[in-house]
Amino acid sequence: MKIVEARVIVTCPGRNLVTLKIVTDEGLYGIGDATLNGRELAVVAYLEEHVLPALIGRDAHRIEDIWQYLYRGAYWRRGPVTMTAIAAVDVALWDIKAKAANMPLYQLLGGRSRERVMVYGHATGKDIEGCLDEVARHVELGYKAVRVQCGVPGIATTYGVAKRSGERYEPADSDLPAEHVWDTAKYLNYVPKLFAAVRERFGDDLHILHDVHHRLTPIEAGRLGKAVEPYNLFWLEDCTPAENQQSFRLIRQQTTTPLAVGEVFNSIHDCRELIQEQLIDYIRTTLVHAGGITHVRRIADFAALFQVRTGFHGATDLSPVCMGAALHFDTWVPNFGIQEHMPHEDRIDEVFPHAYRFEDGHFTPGETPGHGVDIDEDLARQYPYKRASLPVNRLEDGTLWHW
Ligand SMILES: O=C(O)[C@@H](O)[C@@H](O)[C@H](O)[C@H](O)CO
Ligand SMILES: [Mg+2]
Repeated sequence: MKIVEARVIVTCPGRNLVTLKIVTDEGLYGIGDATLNGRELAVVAYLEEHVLPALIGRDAHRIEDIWQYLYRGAYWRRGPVTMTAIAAVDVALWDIKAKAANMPLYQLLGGRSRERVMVYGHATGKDIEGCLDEVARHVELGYKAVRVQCGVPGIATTYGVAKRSGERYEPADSDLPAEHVWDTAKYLNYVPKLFAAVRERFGDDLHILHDVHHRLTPIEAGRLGKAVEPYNLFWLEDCTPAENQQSFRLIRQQTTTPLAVGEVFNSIHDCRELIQEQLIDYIRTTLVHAGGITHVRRIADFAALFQVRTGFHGATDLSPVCMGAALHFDTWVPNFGIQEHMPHEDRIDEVFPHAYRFEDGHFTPGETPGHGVDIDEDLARQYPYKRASLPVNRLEDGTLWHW
């Protein structure tokens, strides 16, 4: 089955999303997500100039060989742009293979390991009270796990908290990066009270998650982990930047709060020590940014040896194509932990018709052959690309900080 055409579709139905479509001589096609938030056109150029011309005429069934060709062949290994481009090709080819086999993708991966996939939703509020109302709304919607984030008194804007209550937050919210101000001391004094309030109102059964968004030093992360132990978090995410994997040793010595890391990783080498030394509990690296199913499967299998479970990134900048493929992966992977879920806007769901369904705090991927997500290209064309950037964070004295 030969690849006869491969093209990139950029659309902005509320936010930029990049999709790769690969067409074969048998009429089957597959699609992959190629969205790298805030850097979308870099991946488009990489695909169009360097990858797609080399795919034409290749056997669409040779997924592994094509992966190795793109990874080793580039000479310049790893990196988010390269690995997002490879992921788009890889997921599109798995989609084709599963369609050719007339099977939902999870069957091809090894079959079902669970009946349904638990997801966590996002509750955010300007303060603790506002956040509690949002947790209540999520519990009513059926969520069994909720990520809780609130604004901090004295800090004007906090990334990850919606501008208006009841709305979702948009990661890339302005043309050029918006500037936020950060104060670690205020955050560390306030945020443990949020978890105490959630436990008090919602009891022990609800899974509570929290994203620190890389803002703490390792010892501050240890302090926070220790402080929140009584509230039994499902996980504390990205508590410090993870380029230096060894820094997690220090955090681990201080706390038993489970740790999740990895949404910015793109390779198994980014998390090898974290996993091998059991410095984390959940690995968040997902299909679109880490070389697709072929590579993330290696990460998950490696993680399984050390009792590290998956907890894939699933913000709105990961398109429904990534979500669909991830849900098949989650249905199969033996060491599944949880899946992030931020609902897309209706306009996005219309551009990407999909088979996956939410019910009672869980998703099922559907039984459609392939990954079950398609793209309406005519509709996609109605929403042209619009530059959008992620914010930056500064300390009160102006020092550029992690966000
Ligand atoms: O855990 C998460 O979902 C966040 O960290 C995301 O909002 C992340 O910042 C964005 O996806 C970045 O594009
Ligand atoms: Mg995060």
